[in-house]
Amino acid sequence: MEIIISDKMITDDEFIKNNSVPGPTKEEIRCIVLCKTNISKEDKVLEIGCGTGGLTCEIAKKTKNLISIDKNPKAIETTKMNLKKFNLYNNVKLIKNDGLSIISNINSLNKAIIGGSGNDLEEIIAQIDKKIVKNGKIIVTAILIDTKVQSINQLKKLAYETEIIEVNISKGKILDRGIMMISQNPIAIITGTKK
Ligand SMILES: C[S@@+](CC[C@H](N)C(=O)[O-])C[C@H]1O[C@@H](n2cnc3c(N)ncnc32)[C@H](O)[C@@H]1O
Repeated sequence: MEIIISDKMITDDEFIKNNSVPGPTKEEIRCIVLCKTNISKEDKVLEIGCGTGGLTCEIAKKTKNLISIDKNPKAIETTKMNLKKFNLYNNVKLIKNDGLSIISNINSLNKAIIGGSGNDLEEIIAQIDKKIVKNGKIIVTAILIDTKVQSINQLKKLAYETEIIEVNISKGKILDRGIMMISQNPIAIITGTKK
């Protein structure tokens, strides 16, 4: 059966998951990341830390020039399965490696999304900066306070125009006697635009 690529967000439940890989970035957060990243079909995009492929699949609907990396082989396997499920596999170059070791092989980039970086965040941002074109963007999704602070400081140091938002989503669970709002983990989205 042919799957038609549409602008409709993929729901969290639709992704194939693996217990050894963090789950997909939640639907509403993916939506905001896409909005902030503003990807066009000509954009060359790098994603570091593809995990389950939640963001990878959404970005792959917008551009065929996407390189997605993860150091966890299970993450690459899971992302590959999801890309195939949604008929997007041909739009992505998937690489199993540490983010930092890949950046020097890339020519130029319009957008980079960092969803995982371990202890290398500052260096990853510094290396990506060498490849990003003027008005290009570096987006970091962060749960740890430390990641938020490090991203902002590094982007400021590199003279990027920088924005941080924090999103707290609660989803309603419909019960027989009413609706219970269940909160998800807050997540920050840091956007740096190269001047
Ligand atoms: C929270 S998950 C990302 C989820 C993803 N955005 C999604 O929607 O499925 C973070 C991922 O970053 C990867 N990661 C962490 N540090 C990394 C690094 N230095 N290089 C490559 N991948 C890394 C982890 O293995 C993990 O799979």
